[in-house]
Amino acid sequence: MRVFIIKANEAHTDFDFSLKDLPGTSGRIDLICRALNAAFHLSHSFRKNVRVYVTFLGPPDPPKTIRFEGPKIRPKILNPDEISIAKVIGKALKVGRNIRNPTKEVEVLPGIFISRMTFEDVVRRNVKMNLYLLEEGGKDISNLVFPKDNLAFILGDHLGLTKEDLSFLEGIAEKISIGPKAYLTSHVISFVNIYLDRVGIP
Ligand SMILES: C[S@@+](CC[C@H](N)C(=O)[O-])C[C@H]1O[C@@H](n2cnc3c(N)ncnc32)[C@H](O)[C@@H]1O
Repeated sequence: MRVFIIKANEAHTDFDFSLKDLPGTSGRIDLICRALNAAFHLSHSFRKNVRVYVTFLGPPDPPKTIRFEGPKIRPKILNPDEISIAKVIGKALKVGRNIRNPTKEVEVLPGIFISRMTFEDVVRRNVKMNLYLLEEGGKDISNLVFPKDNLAFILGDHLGLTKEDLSFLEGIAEKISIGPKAYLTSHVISFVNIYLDRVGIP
């Protein structure tokens, strides 16, 4: 299984945004939609071996985490376009309004779960995976020998990760880099997916 863990620093935690202006009204949920597209979509097919966690930390009611479980998602529900992905996120956030227990996860649609997990909760839940922190300046991905399974990659959004996040992840996740520049979250996910395909990791 390939896992992507994304921290969305400002992404709204309720469906209070406009689908007509995602970048301007949602705390950059447009970026999250593109990241999900990159994580799951192939030309005319869907990556069933991928799981994505996105932790939403914007207003009005943080935190919320949505887990997208590739093996269970019906590809028709998670279309490649941003607006239909944003609608799925909105639906999940609406269900999340009623969750009080921080450890409870509710299945909104097949393979799509919402909870009140924090970013740290998500990382702790994945400590048994081989955890990698995608960061500019990390070890070059092409110099790594990846294990054959259970890979989890942590990424930031347009704001990146904070100093506190980085110190929390020290010793938990190996810092790796895909290249010498700061790339978009969705591009980094595409690169990692294609790189793992090329080196034969399922
Ligand atoms: C747009 S970048 C964040 C830029 C942000 N202003 C910063 O300085 O961290 C989004 C995310 O993509 C990942 N990323 C960007 N460039 C990368 C690189 N060269 N190697 C690995 N990951 C990268 C990181 O996880 C980063 O948090």
